[in-house]
Amino acid sequence: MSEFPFRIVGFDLDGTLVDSALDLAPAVNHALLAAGRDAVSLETTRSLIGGGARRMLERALEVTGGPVEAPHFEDLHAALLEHYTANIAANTRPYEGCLDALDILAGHGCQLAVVTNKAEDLARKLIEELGLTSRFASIMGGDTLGRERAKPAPDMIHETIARCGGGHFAMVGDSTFDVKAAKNASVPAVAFSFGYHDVPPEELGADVLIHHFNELVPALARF
Ligand SMILES: O=C(O)COP(=O)(O)O
Ligand SMILES: [Mg+2]
Repeated sequence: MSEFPFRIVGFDLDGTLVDSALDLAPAVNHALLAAGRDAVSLETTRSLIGGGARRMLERALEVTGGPVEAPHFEDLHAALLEHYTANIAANTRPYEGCLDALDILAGHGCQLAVVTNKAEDLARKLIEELGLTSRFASIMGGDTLGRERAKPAPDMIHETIARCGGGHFAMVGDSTFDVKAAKNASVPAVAFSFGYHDVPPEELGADVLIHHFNELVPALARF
């Protein structure tokens, strides 16, 4: 068997490793209710995920009547995070085939990493509650290097590669944040069509678009 083309595989978290919309949506609606706004649908929430909780709330407010003043926003953000932290793994689960694919990649000698725009403490809490912590050599969140260096900036990818000791890296994600970060870091991007999209999946510009976790390892092996 020829050598696997990647030594490190970086995964986005929300909409890629795990389907977290069922826990994010009630947290968003909890904050919207506190703002006196209407709730948004699960589908709307899915389209707002990808840039971190702060951006998700900003966009939820935009689509329900417009922005609020800064101090009020901070209160709503805190309310969202409090609700989400308390319910972080209530309904969130890895996507079908995810754990098998991670096992196979580990069997190929790949180091696995999480590169998410979620705050690092929330990402670690969720990954721990799902029993996945030991699978990852590195977990970086959107605030780990500072928000201005979160995806789509290439910095988290560069830092993940460094933390994993260097080597060929592929980014696996679901949104423009992931694909742009990969392009900015000059690494290949694989996108999942089932995740949370701010644009139609075909327009993400990923090197490969796949539709199920069982397509991931073959897709990576073809690079
Ligand atoms: O929390 C978010 O909005 C983004 O998280 P992700 O980068 O894992 O998709
Ligand atoms: Mg995502």
